[in-house]
Amino acid sequence: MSKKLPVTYELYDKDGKARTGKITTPHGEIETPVFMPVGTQATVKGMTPEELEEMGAEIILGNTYHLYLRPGDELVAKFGGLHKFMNWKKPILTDSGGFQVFSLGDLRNIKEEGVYFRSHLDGSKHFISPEKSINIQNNLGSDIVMLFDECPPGMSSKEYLIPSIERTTRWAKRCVEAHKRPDEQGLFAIVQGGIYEDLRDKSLSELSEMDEYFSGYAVGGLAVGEPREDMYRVLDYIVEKLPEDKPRYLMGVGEPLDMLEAVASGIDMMDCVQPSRIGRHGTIFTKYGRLVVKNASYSEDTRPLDEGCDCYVCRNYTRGYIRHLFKAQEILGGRLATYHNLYFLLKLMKDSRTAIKEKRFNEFKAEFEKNYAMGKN
Ligand SMILES: CNc1nc2c(CCNCc3ccccc3)c3nc(N)[nH]c(=O)c3cc2[nH]1
Ligand SMILES: [Zn+2]
Repeated sequence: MSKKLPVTYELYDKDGKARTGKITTPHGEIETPVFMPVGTQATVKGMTPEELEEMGAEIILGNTYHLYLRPGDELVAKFGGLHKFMNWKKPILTDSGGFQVFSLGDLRNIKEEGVYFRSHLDGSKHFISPEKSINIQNNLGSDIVMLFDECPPGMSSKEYLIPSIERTTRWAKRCVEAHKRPDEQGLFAIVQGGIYEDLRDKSLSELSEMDEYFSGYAVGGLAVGEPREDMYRVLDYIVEKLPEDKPRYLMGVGEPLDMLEAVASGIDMMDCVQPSRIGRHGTIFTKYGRLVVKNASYSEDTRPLDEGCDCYVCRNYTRGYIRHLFKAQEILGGRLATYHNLYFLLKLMKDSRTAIKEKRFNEFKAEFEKNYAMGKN
């Protein structure tokens, strides 16, 4: 009899491969498909938990690598875990830190036992292993814990990928062994394999040996420099092979068009730093494509950022005012842009759920792509 997992999935409707459903976690339920705002250092930059709830965010991401380095996972545990520390009462997913070590830290080297690296903060030497990553995530108390994996660069060769996949599978076994709170924190596997279907099969079949321990499956190793069409091809191949009764998470994808492709292939969860990162620099998602609000052409523009948006920002402020805030380097500028960008992606997922329920997702996706490509702002 397999143990009851702390994170479960219920399928609602299907429209082709696209699907809607509900994820149940110890900190509440999540309607899918869902976009997950990223909160790297125990905050979704510039947003309060109340604003995140108001805009419709259901789950946010935390980061093992960053929180281990600062303020320290043991310290966060002393505050009762990440939920209490940052006053976020809904679900939290934490990434395992491997990806951030490769992309942020000054990578020393990857060994069987784990990864030696230098902190991007002060250059101090550190070591993170599967056991260490799980231990940190147990201290943070997230609802969803990611396996410690290696995410190879997008165009890695098969010669590099095959041993990497096999090590990541050995690391997965060590993560399962090290997990101290399997009935409170759900473990998600991460499928690797680059842009090769046969290697995706290899990774999935090795991880499936441990299926009873996994509450969900992530597709890793994408959105790391490979051509867009390769990402779509691999997604369309592997997603439908993941268990139908568990959540499917595509890591690191948050461009509107890519999100709709992912939903079309059967993905339930996505995350991306982009909306807040580009928002803080004045790039705005709109129905008709991206808009750079600092451009002089918007100085007397009395329209909202996005005429098709009903968010708090678009109901109360104009392009001209937000442009002024950026030009004056006022903090409120980045905050309003971030709020709108996050809302835009959350609403895109909400509208996708409705379209799938009404069996018109393909038409919805085509309509969005047509408008987004117009670039008229
Ligand atoms: C942008 N493209 C991309 N991102 C990827 C990530 C990180 C996902 N974002 C997590 C995060 C959490 C908190 C704060 C910031 C980020 C991956 N993570 C893991 N563990 N494995 C991957 O293969 C992998 C592949 C990715 N591709
Ligand atoms: Zn808006």
